[in-house]
Amino acid sequence: MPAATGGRWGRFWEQRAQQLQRQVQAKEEWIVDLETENAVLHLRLAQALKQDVKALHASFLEVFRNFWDHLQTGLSEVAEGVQRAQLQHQALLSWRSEAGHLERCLQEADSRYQLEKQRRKVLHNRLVELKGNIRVHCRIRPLLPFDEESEDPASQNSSVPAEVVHAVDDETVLVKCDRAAHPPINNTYSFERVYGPAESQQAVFGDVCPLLTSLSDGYNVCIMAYGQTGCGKSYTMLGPQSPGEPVPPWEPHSDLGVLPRAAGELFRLISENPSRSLKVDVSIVEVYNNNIFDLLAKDGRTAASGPKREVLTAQEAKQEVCLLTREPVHSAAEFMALAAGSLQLRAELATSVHANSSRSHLIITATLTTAPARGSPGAHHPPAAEQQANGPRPEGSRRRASGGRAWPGALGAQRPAEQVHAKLQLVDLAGSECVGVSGVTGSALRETSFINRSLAALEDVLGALAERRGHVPYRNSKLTHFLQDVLGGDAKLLVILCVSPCRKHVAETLRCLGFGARARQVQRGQARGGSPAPRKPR
Ligand SMILES: Nc1ncnc2c1ncn2[C@@H]1O[C@H](COP(=O)(O)OP(=O)(O)OP(=O)(O)O)[C@@H](O)[C@H]1O
Repeated sequence: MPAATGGRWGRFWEQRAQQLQRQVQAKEEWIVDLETENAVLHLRLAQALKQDVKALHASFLEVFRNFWDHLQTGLSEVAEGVQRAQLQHQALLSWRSEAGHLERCLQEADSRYQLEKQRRKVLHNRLVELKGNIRVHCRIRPLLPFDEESEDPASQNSSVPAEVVHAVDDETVLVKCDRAAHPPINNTYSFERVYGPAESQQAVFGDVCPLLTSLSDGYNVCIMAYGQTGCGKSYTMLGPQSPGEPVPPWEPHSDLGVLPRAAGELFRLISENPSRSLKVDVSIVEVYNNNIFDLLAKDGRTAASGPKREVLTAQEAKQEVCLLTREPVHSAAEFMALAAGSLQLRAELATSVHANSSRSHLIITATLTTAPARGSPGAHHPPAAEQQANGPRPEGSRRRASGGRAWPGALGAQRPAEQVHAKLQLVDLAGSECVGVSGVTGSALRETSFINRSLAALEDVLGALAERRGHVPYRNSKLTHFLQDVLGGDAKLLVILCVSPCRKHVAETLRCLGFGARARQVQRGQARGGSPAPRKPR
């Protein structure tokens, strides 16, 4: 409103309006400033945000790139791995098929090898038979607790192997041993068959059994266990025997020795051929201190020994122990009962090598005869008085518990002469013994001396036979004299060498293997048997 018209109030309101206008103007200017400032701030904020996003984006890109690179590397590694695995799988498949092929080739080669070996064995056996060679098998017994107990402290060094005798294969034995102050031993020996420590009684008998078949064809057969004391001869021939056990355990079990198995086989063979009506008589003797004792004639109720027997010269310079008790048996069980009774009477002694050392050579003979001709003359058996005149056996050994059976009708009985078809002899020799090791004294030392001398005589006989000397010293010992028919005659003879694997016994083992090697050189001409011509009564 114009001031002229308003007076004082007009001027007031005019001034007031101007004042307010100025204020409004100032506020508007502030607003403009603030808007400008805000715009600047917006701009700055936008710039700052833009920079952050850029940095974020850049770092994200960086991380992503790294991840991508790793992913690519990983993927290519996986691809390579898969490729390698595929190649390996293919190689594996081809190796597998190659291995299968080689396995089949090996099986074929092995069966060809076994076949050739079998053929070779048959041919070798034929050759052995033609030449009359002695068959020699070797059995290495396992290391047993008493070997360690008796091991001398000097050699108880754990770095020195305790076993020094090894079966390289089923025909070769290796003795390998280093001894202080002695040249090292590295000897191999070949035999018809070698059994390692893990081989069973069944395996041993598996090779004996074919020989027994020859009995049906009229061949005489002898199986003899040879070796040092405690090396497993009685185990092999008779089976395991517990000390103090009154009767050896003949009941069927996997550890049965050659004797019970052979008895079973003998009667099986006889039953297979009933038309021949073969009968079996058994005699059992021990050669103790160079005397022959008839174990079937012994009075079981006393500790006295059985009657002594002599080896007599019969016609054709054949040697035969006459006057032996021959007990007829009709089954393997009867045979074993007879053997069990006699075995209780065999001399034995505890030595520091072996708790049940046999002190005598045991010879069990089963004679197969055909039915006696009617009206044939009786065979001579010793009268009881003659047996008693021989007197008791020398002192020295502890006898196994008495209780052996007296066999009714065994002595002095008149038996009709029969025709001998074949003879089976099972010989469990006493063990050679190194006196220093076995620690025996007194009468036991005398026994040892007799045992060692008789085994030396056996070695001399085989040496003479191998060299075909004119004179064979059978008579140097009752053992060789008794076995003359078997050693130099027409029997099929199998010697089973029994050896300990221990380094402590290596000297005896070498002696035993040397004996076997010499025995193999003996050629006695073809064994007789299977002949339609009847044999002369023995
Ligand atoms: N192959 C084997 N497996 C297990 N034990 C065995 C074996 N050979 C022998 N033995 C054990 O070794 C010990 C001695 O064996 P064994 O009685 O047969 O000897 P030995 O040669 O007959 O001795 P000795 O000539 O002194 O009578 C026995 O306890 C026997 O059971």
